Amino acid sequence: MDAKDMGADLEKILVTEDQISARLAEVAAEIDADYAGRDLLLVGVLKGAVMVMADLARALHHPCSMDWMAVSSYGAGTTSSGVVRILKDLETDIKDCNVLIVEDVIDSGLTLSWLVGNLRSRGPASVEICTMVRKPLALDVDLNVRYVGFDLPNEFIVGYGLDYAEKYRNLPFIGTLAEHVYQR
Ligand SMILES: O=P(O)(O)OC[C@H]1O[C@H](OP(=O)(O)OP(=O)(O)O)[C@H](O)[C@@H]1O
Ligand SMILES: Nc1nc2[nH]cnc2c(=O)[nH]1
Repeated sequence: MDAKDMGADLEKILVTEDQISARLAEVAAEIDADYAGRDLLLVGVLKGAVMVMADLARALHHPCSMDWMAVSSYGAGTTSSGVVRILKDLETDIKDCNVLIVEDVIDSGLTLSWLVGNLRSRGPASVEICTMVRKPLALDVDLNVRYVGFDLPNEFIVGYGLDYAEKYRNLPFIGTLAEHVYQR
């Protein structure tokens, strides 16, 4: 799916496919260096992190394991409820593991604040966060995000894993939707 397939739904592209892959290569190089000589478990947060997890894992030279969690903090709309539920838990016992949470977006920061606390309570050696996008509100919460792809303005974004009403996840870029899409 690309911009022309979206017809009138797209308002603008904020991050292109080329920008995403160039930035992921930089982030992967940092992770390779930081975790040299240590085990690494990537924990992708479903569903939005599928794209970044797949591309990041392939850009890494460091051997790593992968596992997935699904949590729910958003309803059908575009704002975080702050109440987080585990929909799918890890299959891995993370005691003494170096865990790197991989996310598509940190917006209010509520989901990740909760998730970091939850994973820390399981006795890992370390827990760090890698997100493709961080929004300004996340800077107000007490969340140390070690790897950030892009700091973007406070707009609702879609593409590269990010959905609106389960659509647009398969766009290879990150963009915003035209106003009329929200009024359907
Ligand atoms: O910083 P916050 O305001 O808490 O928002 C971030 C969360 O929202 C998105 O997930 P979403 O609930 O949309 O689920 P999805 O990944 O399945 O689309 C994203 O993947 C984070 O988990
Ligand atoms: N699709 C999408 N999901 C989000 N979850 C938190 N912020 C966002 C956003 O901007 N877009």
